[in-house]
Amino acid sequence: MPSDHEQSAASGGGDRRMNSFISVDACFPLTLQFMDVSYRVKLDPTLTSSGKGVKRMLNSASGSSAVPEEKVILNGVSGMVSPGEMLVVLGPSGSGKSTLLSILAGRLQGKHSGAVLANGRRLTKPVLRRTGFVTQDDVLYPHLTVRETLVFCAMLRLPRTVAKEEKVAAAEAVMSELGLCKCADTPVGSPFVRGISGGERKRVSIGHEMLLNPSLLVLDEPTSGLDSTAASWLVATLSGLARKGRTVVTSVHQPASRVYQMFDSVLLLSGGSCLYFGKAKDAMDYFGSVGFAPRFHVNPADFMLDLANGVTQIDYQGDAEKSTVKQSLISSYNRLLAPQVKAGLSAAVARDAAQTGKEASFEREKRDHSSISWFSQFSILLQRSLKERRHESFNSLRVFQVMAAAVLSGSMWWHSSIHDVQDRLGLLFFVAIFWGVFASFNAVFTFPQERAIFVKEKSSGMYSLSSYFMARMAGDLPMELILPTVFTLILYWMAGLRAEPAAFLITLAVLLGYVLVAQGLGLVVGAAIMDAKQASTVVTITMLAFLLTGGFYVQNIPSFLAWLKYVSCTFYCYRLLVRIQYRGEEMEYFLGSSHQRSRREAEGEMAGEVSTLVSVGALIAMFVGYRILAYVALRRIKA
Ligand SMILES: Nc1ncnc2c1ncn2[C@@H]1O[C@H](COP(=O)(O)OP(=O)(O)OP(=O)(O)O)[C@@H](O)[C@H]1O
Repeated sequence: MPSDHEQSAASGGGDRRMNSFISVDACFPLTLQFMDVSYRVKLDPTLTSSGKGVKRMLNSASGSSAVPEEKVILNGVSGMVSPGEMLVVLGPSGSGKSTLLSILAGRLQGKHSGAVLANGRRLTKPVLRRTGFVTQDDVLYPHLTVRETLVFCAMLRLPRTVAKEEKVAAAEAVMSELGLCKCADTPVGSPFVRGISGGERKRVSIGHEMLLNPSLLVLDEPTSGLDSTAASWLVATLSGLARKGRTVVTSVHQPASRVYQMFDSVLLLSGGSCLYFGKAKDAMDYFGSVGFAPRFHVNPADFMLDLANGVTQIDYQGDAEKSTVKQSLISSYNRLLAPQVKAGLSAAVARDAAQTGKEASFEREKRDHSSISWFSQFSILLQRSLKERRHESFNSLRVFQVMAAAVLSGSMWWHSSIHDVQDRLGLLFFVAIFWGVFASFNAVFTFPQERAIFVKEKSSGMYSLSSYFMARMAGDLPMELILPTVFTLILYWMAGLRAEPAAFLITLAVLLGYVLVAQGLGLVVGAAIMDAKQASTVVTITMLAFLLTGGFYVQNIPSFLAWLKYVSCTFYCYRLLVRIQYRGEEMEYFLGSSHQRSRREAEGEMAGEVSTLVSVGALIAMFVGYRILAYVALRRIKA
């Protein structure tokens, strides 16, 4: 056990702070009952590799309707876990552990059959709010420190009735409780970002849920990737949480003997069917009683996993033999244990349903638990977003990229003459290309990168979509506005563009508006596709189409493609930039400039197609429209 945890336990400091938090927000006892839980998924026949699937694929190609195959992932699983107890779900890979845990945590409501009850009643919103679910993958912001992660979480998750100082104290208490003080100011990290260790990261994920002061804590493989010492310390921590009155359900891939001893009850799964549910200490006796006693002393968990795989001996066993073992264990369970389990469950459900006190405590909680205001959510999310992206927004490579482009183009067009119309138009179009691609390409990653965190936080009701969306928009503004401003400051004067402060400021305003529109395009494509790679391809092709129809390369676009320019933000931006440079007497240079164009064509190009007002209006409409579309696209994302 890490020393800071020992120290905090010895001094009682962590507990004291934790107690003050708990006194603010007490943990209600919750008995979790689940009866005959089954879960099936329909398989897409075109994706199955079996001969039947291929045949169906061919059928569907030839127009005949394909009946989707069904896969049984859980088959009539029942059990119960009470406050103060820790239930472990064991089973080989693919046996349905994660699916069962998601169902128990209320994440697959309406998609399974059977009943999942809390204190004899169906899972209600207040109960779900008091359910912490730690998923297999740690879904955390890699660049935030441990302290920042937990403090922001406390700010967002704890009700508005809790003062800010108490929220910070709650985060500190959770860190102390979970032995995270020594790495409090280290970034959380990820496989690509250096940070805290895997075990510490797992504890941060648990801390994230602990801040809710959950009555029910569900954890999917919290020890995966940890060494045996770290794993046993983590399970000891969970056991400590259970002893304080919480109900803990966890899956563990392969617990060591000493870890197994810490569990109160076990549920063993094999291919979605239950092989054992009962006290952990009675499991070996049960398997012995149905003819599967180990021949020598073994870790009970290893022995049970072998049985769940149909393996009973060291020598090779064929698939048929394994299947016979599994079938025998399933029928023994259905014959001997299932009736007892169900009888116990029915009695407990009837008893709990008759008591109104427990339910009332959650209902009272519903009234007490008012989420923080929209504006508080927005401002906390904004602060978090700025902190998470501080490394990215002004990273040296990005700043260098922009400065280098400004200096290089400034040198290329050094003090360009207003008379060299083609040169100057080239420069203005280059500016539009550079910022169109740069802004849309950067924005395309925004939502796909955050998908996992967003889905997790949204499904746990931490904040509203609109506050997240607005905070994300506002968080990007500094980078979106400062870099183009610096770029324009360098390039405008180096290239000798119209030397009037008003012209400079209007050019800057047009460029900033255009950057925000291009950013909106990236956001909407990213939010609609939610896959960074595919979305970046789509946005590149879209920008390419916009650039080609932007009005610089081709003046006379074939009529069937002409409409494209009216949806191209580059078209309007370029038009406005040209208009700023060529007006008044300079207009004559523009109109008389081209050898290829007649004066009439040039006039049409300058003024006839769209007026300044229309261009500005179109950019504003796109600015708003793209953001509305991105918001709508995010709304449809489900957990
Ligand atoms: N939507 C789905 N479509 C098809 N199969 C699915 C779907 N969801 C889960 N499965 C399958 O259901 C089975 C159980 O999955 P689950 O993730 O619950 O297993 P697990 O015991 O947690 O495995 P592991 O220990 O490897 O995480 C697996 O074979 C998985 O491939």
